[in-house]
Amino acid sequence: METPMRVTVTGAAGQIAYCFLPLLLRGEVFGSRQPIELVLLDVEEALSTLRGVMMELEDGAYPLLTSIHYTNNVSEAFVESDVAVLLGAFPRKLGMERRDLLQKNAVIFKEQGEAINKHAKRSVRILVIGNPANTNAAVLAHFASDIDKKQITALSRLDQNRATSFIAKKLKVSPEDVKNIFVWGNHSNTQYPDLFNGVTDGGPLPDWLQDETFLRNEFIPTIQERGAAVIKARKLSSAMSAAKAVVDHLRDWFIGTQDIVNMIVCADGSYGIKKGIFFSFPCYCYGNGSFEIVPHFPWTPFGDPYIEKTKKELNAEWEQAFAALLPKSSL
Ligand SMILES: NC(=O)c1ccc[n+]([C@@H]2O[C@H](COP(=O)([O-])OP(=O)(O)OC[C@H]3O[C@@H](n4cnc5c(N)ncnc54)[C@H](O)[C@@H]3O)[C@@H](O)[C@H]2O)c1
Ligand SMILES: O=C(O)CC[C@H](O)C(=O)O
Repeated sequence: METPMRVTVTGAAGQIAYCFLPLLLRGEVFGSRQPIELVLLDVEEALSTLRGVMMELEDGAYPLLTSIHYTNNVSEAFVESDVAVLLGAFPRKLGMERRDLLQKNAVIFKEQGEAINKHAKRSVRILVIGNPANTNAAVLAHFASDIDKKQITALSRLDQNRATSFIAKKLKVSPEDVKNIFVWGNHSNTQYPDLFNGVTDGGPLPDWLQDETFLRNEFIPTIQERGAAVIKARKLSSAMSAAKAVVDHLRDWFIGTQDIVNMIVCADGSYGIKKGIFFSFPCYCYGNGSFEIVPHFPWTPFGDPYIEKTKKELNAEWEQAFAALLPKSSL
């Protein structure tokens, strides 16, 4: 057996955590030989639920679980973390403006960024899931200033999985036979699901899938609005599919993959996206928590207005989130 890996999960009393933790402890992320020291963080009001989650994890008798600790203390939660899975976020409440949501969460991710900076291992790898995920990751990256930005990612794999599955269903093939469908930009309804680089059976997708009416009226809005459609149907936001996407993201980032996968990462200036903005890009994952933005997928003129819109939204989110945190002169 390997040395245990210390994994901190925030929002651990919530519904994604409830789906994700059993998958993690079954070895689906880091493999069946990787023991795990689990640290669960949630807010004070959720501590009783968290204790229940801990009891259930103990009762699962998972051989990979070497220890488990739960807390509502942010500093304590990140001590010596190897991996931080950040699910906890302030939910949007009735009557709340998006700006309020951004600013509430900015405060949470500032605090967590500072705690990670102070207490986590220097090699820590961080995955932000809590919404608004891109901007939360940007805030965290700013305040975890000693941690390399390439160690911080956010989740857009759910969007890629949704888009891939949608096309596979149209083609009546397995999702594993459809590659290179990407979702660019924000994890919001301005995201740009793009199938122009898609392949199946080693060749391009059939022309009928590239028909503009189909793209504008069916493919793009279905993927952009899928999260809202799940909420409408379930009266709760997606959790099972989100947990599966968290597993896919972390496994590919740590173990590596031949596929090109979507991750929200800090823009390095490529594709004309402003440095520092967290944007969903297609990435190569080489294993051990290393990745590279794939540089060579041209956007078609069809995609340009979509990219502009999601870029604009992310720039505005960045300004709104940081307005509450930084002096005006540094924005
Ligand atoms: N990026 C994606 O693809 C994606 C997909 C689905 C859901 N999400 C987001 O993931 C987040 C979690 O979803 P969920 O369904 O598990 O939500 P949930 O409401 O069931 O659980 C969230 C948990 O976070 C906790 N929390 C709130 N503030 C916290 C803080 N400051 N520190 C620690 N914990 C805190 C809450 O108490 C709650 O237990 C939400 O923000 C949701 O919108 C993102
Ligand atoms: O709040 C939403 O509209 C989306 C929730 C979640 O991020 C998802 O993609 O399922």
